[in-house]
Amino acid sequence: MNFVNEPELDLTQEAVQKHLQQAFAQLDATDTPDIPLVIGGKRIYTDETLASVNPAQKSEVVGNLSLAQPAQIDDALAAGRRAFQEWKFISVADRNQLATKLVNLVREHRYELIAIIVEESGKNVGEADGEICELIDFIHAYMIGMEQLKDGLDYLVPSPVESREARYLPLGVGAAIAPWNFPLAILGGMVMGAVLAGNAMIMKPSSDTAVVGYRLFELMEQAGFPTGLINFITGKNAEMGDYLVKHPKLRFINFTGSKQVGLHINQLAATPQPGQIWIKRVVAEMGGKNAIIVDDDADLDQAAAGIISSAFTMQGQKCSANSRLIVLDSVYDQLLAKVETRMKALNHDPARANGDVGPVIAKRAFDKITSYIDYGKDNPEQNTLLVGGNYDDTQGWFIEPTLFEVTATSRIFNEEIFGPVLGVIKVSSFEEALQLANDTAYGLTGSLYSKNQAHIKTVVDDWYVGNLYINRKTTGAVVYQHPFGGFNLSGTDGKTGTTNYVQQFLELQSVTNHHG
Ligand SMILES: NC(=O)c1ccc[n+]([C@@H]2O[C@H](COP(=O)([O-])OP(=O)(O)OC[C@H]3O[C@@H](n4cnc5c(N)ncnc54)[C@H](O)[C@@H]3O)[C@@H](O)[C@H]2O)c1
Ligand SMILES: N[C@@H](CCC=O)C(=O)O
Repeated sequence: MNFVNEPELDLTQEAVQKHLQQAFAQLDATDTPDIPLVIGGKRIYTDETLASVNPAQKSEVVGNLSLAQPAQIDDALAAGRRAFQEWKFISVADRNQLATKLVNLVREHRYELIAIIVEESGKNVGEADGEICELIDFIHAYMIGMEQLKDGLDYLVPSPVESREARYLPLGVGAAIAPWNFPLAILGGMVMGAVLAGNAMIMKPSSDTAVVGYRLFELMEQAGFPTGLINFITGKNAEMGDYLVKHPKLRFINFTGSKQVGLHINQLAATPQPGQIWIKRVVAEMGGKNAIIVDDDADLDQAAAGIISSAFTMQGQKCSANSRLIVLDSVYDQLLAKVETRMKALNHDPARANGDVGPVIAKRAFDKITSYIDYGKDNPEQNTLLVGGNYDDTQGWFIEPTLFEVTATSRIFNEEIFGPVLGVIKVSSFEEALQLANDTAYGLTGSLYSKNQAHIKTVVDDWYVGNLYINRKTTGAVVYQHPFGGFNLSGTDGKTGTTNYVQQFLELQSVTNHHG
């Protein structure tokens, strides 16, 4: 199979706009759905529910989610185990055939999925469409990955007296615990990477975006993945999440989310529970505190455009977002003038009109992000407000794109805020810039704007991040172009969209048959 990136929609086309309008109108006309748990193919609606709301219009409920209890986690793992006993023997070709059906269903339901993503996550139409492409690309990449891995190792030394084989086996039943910010692509990629490798999965979306997660689950069912192979679960983190993570029958966890939750899960998973006969494998892709360095010979217009896109697209709610800007003093004023002009030009159209500035995901995020803005305003010795700083949660959770000039000790410069707040710092040498960029426990993305070949070589050699970019924004990795994943406390570097990614959900068995 050859890999080709899924093309994005041309949003300027009248026909595309019409399809989008129809999809939004249809969504508006639909009753608020009750979202069940799906365990072994059985739909379970719980009495107690949790509302998923539209962050741009917080009074609007997008769906009511069911809340799993421990007994239902037990059942989901048992259903997964049963399905796994058969699925592990299904050929890669047959698994990939179902994946192809899923890809076609995602294409068929593209506009509907975009509308739900926009409504539930607050991202704009272009970003939502990007998720459709990324999900399809992930699925194709993992299909290819399994084609490459299915015959095992091909470099064992042959022997006249033994036949030797080293082959990949799936692990068992895993859980995909996904973040809200790529509710289709990341959730779907996390589930499909493991399922195509031959595992069964508990599919746990974020409660903020479980309606689109459920729609994707329905498409997986429709594609024909066997009953019980993928079980759909929503619930409260503390009650249900910890129980799931600690469960002795859970073989592995595929987590994407914050550092705090990822480390908590890693810690819980590390202790074997009574009846557990394996070391739980944890794949954890976590947060970032990503820097852009602007050198003294950089193309400043190119840099300003890249900074705005990296820091403020999706309200800065990408793990890859630029939140630390490090600028050489000789171009500092000039660059800042360009950044400020572009920030002020960002339009606040409602999300449906594909505007630049939308809401942040939830009250929890609004409170956290605005607490950093307040901290910045209240601590002038470390922070000077340059642009923005206003916020309003009357209708939805809206925060103005905000720029602070900061010192290296400012919390704005050091902690993941995960919102539209950028800290900028002036430095007097390139060496100081790189030293500051590396001075973090994270290691996800980084970007240098420069024409200086020696400086470019230095960052390639010495900037310790999973995704290093030169003269390009820090966000928007594309499958098969920019394998994505972080170093240090940004994660276990399970580069998404690669064969390496799939391999994390496999173990290698050596089989030797001595016939001499
Ligand atoms: N590195 C990456 O590829 C990547 C991609 C997207 C997002 N992120 C990071 O994710 C974060 C934003 O997403 P978020 O707010 O959804 O993250 P989060 O950590 O709050 O939640 C992630 C998932 O973990 C679940 N969870 C929370 N507590 C749990 C527990 N005790 N047990 C089991 N599950 C639990 C949540 O319900 C959710 O499904 C940011 O830090 C961002 O940088 C990283
Ligand atoms: N892979 C995405 C980020 C995913 C996390 O939020 C990017 O490259 O911007």
